[in-house]
Amino acid sequence: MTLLAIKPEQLLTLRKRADQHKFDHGSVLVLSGPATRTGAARLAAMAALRVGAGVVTVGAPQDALPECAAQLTGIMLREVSEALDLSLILAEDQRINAMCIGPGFGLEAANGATLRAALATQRAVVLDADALTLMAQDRELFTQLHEQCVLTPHAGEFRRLFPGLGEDDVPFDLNEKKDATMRAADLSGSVVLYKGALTTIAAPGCPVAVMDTTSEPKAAWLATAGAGDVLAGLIAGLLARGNSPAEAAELGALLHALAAKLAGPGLIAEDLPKQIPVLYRELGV
Ligand SMILES: NC(=O)C1=CN([C@@H]2O[C@H](COP(=O)(O)OP(=O)(O)OC[C@H]3O[C@@H](n4cnc5c(N)ncnc54)[C@H](OP(=O)(O)O)[C@@H]3O)[C@@H](O)[C@H]2O)[C@@H](O)CC1
Ligand SMILES: Nc1ncnc2c1ncn2[C@@H]1O[C@H](COP(=O)(O)OP(=O)(O)O)[C@@H](O)[C@H]1O
Repeated sequence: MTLLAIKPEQLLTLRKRADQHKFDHGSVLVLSGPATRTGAARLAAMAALRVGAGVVTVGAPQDALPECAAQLTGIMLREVSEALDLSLILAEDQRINAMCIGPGFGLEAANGATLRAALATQRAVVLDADALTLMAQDRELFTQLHEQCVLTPHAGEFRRLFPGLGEDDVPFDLNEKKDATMRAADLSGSVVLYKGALTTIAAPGCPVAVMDTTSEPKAAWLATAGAGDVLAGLIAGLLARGNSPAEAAELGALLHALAAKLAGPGLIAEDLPKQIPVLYRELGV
């Protein structure tokens, strides 16, 4: 088993040097769902910014723009109401080097088309929540996955997306979870991060890494709405900062768990991005 630990070279990639400007740290686009369902995307966007992406933009449908504008300050906002809007933004702004799609995104057919447009660019993208469910419903979309994608399913999403591989039988032990994650990575051609107290991460053809959060201090307070949206944003931010999909998934899972351990009991999702500066100070970033 590979137990994740922060490596000195990973610490170095988290630093910002005096000779760098914001675009040297990458640009993330997080897609939001409609009005009243923007919270998950905003959590992901905040996490991407806190982990150090230089620029973060939320792309939201027209009806959600006022709600997002009222809530966002350091994060920018663009209208993405349909696939064409996304294609135009990505064609016009080549600096966007990572996306996050799925948190609060919605399951409407038009969202499938937007997801297809994102995948067609071959740019790095974290696919979570509704993006995973959309792919489970439309297998043609699943075939568009590529090696720059990071899939972050919880157990329910994993079961939907990889029928027959997930936790159908109880107990489902760590070896079974590792094997399922490896097979899912091979099937999808993408990095798969299978969430849980024991999180397993695999890239196609590579050994599985395990993020074990069960040692003291435990991270069980991560079982709270929106914690996964924050993880997706952290990974998107790390992708934008130049990490490979596997590196971004491993480092994101580690920072997420360490931030939860620092916050301790009473943790809610909003607290996680705020813990990143505290964590960075402790780690000597
Ligand atoms: N702040 C916000 O705005 C937030 C918005 N959010 C947004 O809500 C949308 C729906 O996302 P979702 O994950 O809540 O629902 P869904 O896709 O139906 O899957 C849930 C079903 O799967 C199953 N299940 C099995 N194992 C499981 C496990 N370990 N963890 C969790 N579930 C597990 C279980 O079914 P069971 O196994 O009990 O039959 C369960 O009923 C999505 O857009 C998301 O981004 C949330 O992120 C919260 C914060
Ligand atoms: N008991 C637990 N111990 C440690 N981590 C947990 C526990 N339960 C959930 N998590 C973590 O919290 C996050 C929850 O993500 P997810 O289920 O997608 O929630 P949401 O969709 O509400 O954001 C994942 O990173 C998962 O690994």
